[in-house]
Amino acid sequence: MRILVFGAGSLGTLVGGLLAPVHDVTLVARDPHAARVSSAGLDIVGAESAHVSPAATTTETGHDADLALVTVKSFDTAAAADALADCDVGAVLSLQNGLTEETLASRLDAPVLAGTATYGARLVEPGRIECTGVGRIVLGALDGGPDPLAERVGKAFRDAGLNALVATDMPRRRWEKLAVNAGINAVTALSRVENGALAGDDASELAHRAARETARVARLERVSLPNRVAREALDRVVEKTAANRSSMLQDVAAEKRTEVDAINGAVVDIAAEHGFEVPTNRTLAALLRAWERGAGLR
Ligand SMILES: NC(=O)c1ccc[n+]([C@@H]2O[C@H](COP(=O)([O-])OP(=O)(O)OC[C@H]3O[C@@H](n4cnc5c(N)ncnc54)[C@H](O)[C@@H]3O)[C@@H](O)[C@H]2O)c1
Ligand SMILES: CC(C)(CO)[C@@H](O)C(=O)[O-]
Repeated sequence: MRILVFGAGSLGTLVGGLLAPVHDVTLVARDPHAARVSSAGLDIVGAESAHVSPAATTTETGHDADLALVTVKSFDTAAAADALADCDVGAVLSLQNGLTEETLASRLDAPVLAGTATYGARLVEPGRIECTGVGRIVLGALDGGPDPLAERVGKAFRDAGLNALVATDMPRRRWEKLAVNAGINAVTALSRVENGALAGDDASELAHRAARETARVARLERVSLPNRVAREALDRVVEKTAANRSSMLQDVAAEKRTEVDAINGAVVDIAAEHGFEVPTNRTLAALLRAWERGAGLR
């Protein structure tokens, strides 16, 4: 399969690198990373290890591919979609956090698949990617149901040894993940604590409230996600990732823009379309955006 990875930073470089031995992979990245991969190949270290040689370029438009993986941060999704609109791609799959698929689908003719990724990746230096945890990629039709295209992509991933599952209930999975991220990411980023600190105190109640509000908005969107299921999903992730610093806490610590708009901000926006108020998500989003503005990031 010809696979274009649009936005090869941490996650995109890892997934593209793991696919490269079996597929024709092109990383769309920024220099010096793109130049280093082009000239000397890519070292994958950590929980996976390999030396691979995908193509790498800073050119964003004019590519032909069977599949485009979108792995830019959520706030770069619209720009990525505009560049992909000038490529000839058979399908698009987002592996991003937050609700980004709608942005892609509204700007692209190619079919857009939904995906989630729990692999951990860290760009150590140009041309060197660390796999910090072997997770799983789950993908499927954006609106749910069986999808032959998703099956082909899932098989292509598994052929390269990736842990990939094709699911027919992506709407529920996306909203459950959104509920987990709305609770854990925002609260840990604002209080500067590891995920495990959310077990059983005031902060955990705040995270639960954000997750329950998200589940309520999911139901307004006709996605079946009971409050209890969202809260239990959040508790499970807190327990399993107790020692982790969430991606949003890492962004705040590094003074980088966060993905709040596609997480808590998306919950607020979609709730408003239904005339519904989500005060906890609204407060969390306002605080994070205020921090970003203060840090000159938006
Ligand atoms: N890193 C992880 O372990 C991980 C795990 C699961 C999900 N995610 C999600 O995956 C997404 C990407 O995360 P990440 O950690 O890889 O972020 P990242 O910042 O490391 O990578 C994004 C890359 O996209 C590049 N980019 C943006 N616009 C571009 C353009 N027009 N042309 C070329 N390159 C462009 C940036 O330069 C950057 O290198 C996020 O939504 C994140 O939440 C990450
Ligand atoms: C699951 C998660 C909250 C674990 O830290 C992760 O999605 C993150 O950090 O964004």
